[in-house]
Amino acid sequence: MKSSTPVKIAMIGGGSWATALIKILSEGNSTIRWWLRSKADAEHIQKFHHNRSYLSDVQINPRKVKVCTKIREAIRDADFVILAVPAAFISEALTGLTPTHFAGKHVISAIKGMIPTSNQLVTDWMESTYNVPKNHLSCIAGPCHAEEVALEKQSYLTIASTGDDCARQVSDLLTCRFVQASPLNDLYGVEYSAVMKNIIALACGITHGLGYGDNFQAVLVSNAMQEIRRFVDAVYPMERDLSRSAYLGDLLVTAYSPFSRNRTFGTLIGRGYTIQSAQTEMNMIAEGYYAVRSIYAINSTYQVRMPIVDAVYRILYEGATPTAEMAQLKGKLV
Ligand SMILES: NC(=O)C1=CN([C@@H]2O[C@H](COP(=O)(O)OP(=O)(O)OC[C@H]3O[C@@H](n4cnc5c(N)ncnc54)[C@H](OP(=O)(O)O)[C@@H]3O)[C@@H](O)[C@H]2O)C=CC1
Ligand SMILES: O=C(CO)COP(=O)(O)O
Repeated sequence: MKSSTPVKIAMIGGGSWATALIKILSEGNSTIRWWLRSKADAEHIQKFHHNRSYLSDVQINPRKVKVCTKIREAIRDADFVILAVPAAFISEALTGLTPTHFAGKHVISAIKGMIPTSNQLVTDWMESTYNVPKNHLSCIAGPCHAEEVALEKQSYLTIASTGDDCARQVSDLLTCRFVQASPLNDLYGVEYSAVMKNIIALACGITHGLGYGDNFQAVLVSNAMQEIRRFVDAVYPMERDLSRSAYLGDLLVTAYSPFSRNRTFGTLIGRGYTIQSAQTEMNMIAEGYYAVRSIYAINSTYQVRMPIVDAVYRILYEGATPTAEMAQLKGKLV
């Protein structure tokens, strides 16, 4: 049974996913301090009760949600801190905070990216930088686009942690009329898989932009699943069922959905946009762009065979042409 005392939550981030999570949490018995870096966006939300920059149709309930631009103020009284800033910018967002500020709090990563300066998963980085203990860390995963949450389309989330208690509490917070959240005890496997699927979605976008069809993409995604399996099994071996929605489901939605930032970014690259022009064209962040560099670097230790990740890396960081890389990749898929 859910508690009648409101749970105090700090939401860190002002993008689409933070906005969608605010909508989900506002369905339940939570009070939320919402931190945004943009003062103008925060003021707009306070005045007009919607985020003008992302998912602007979502109504923000002012009785449950208070916005602020001071990070200390946002997390001060929170029981749960949800991180929803792209991984490349989370360190900047938390500037001024120390381990003391996180003492006793649960930290939930809603981020599907890697810390680029240390090639760490976000929960690993929170543990090593802010001393958040493992049993207070979890991540939000699963096939779930913010845009569909805004439309209240039935969605599913998986809350992964190393211990059952933490994941169960967070699942309760995020289950509502149109979202069902379930716990899972594979924090690192789920986090790595969520990062990898963004890179694969980039590859799908690139091939789509080049004119490859659905037949090719189906083979690409099937091979990608094997690539993800080899990598997570090498980096964090444990018994896991990769056909669950936290892994396969998230790969499928990101690889195929027109809402996907990563697929969209890849499509622009496949069509011949430069990286800079593709980034300018999109108002949103494709995590796979940053993550592929980290995964490529980590794999220099593990030496797992990952032809799709390697191809995306060479296109984005070594100036290889999409046409030549995908022509080579063709021969490596089965
Ligand atoms: N969108 C989705 O459906 C889902 C997203 N996620 C994950 O959520 C995380 C957040 O992504 P999402 O909400 O989609 O992001 P969006 O692409 O919607 O928005 C970008 C966010 O990044 C911020 N940002 C951009 N540049 C900088 C910068 N230089 N420094 C600091 N902040 C910056 C923006 O702030 P500003 O507006 O001030 O520029 C904005 O908050 C990602 O890890 C993503 O993988 C996970 C599941 C679903
Ligand atoms: O993780 C997501 C859906 O589950 C969002 O993926 P994109 O960032 O590619 O839109």
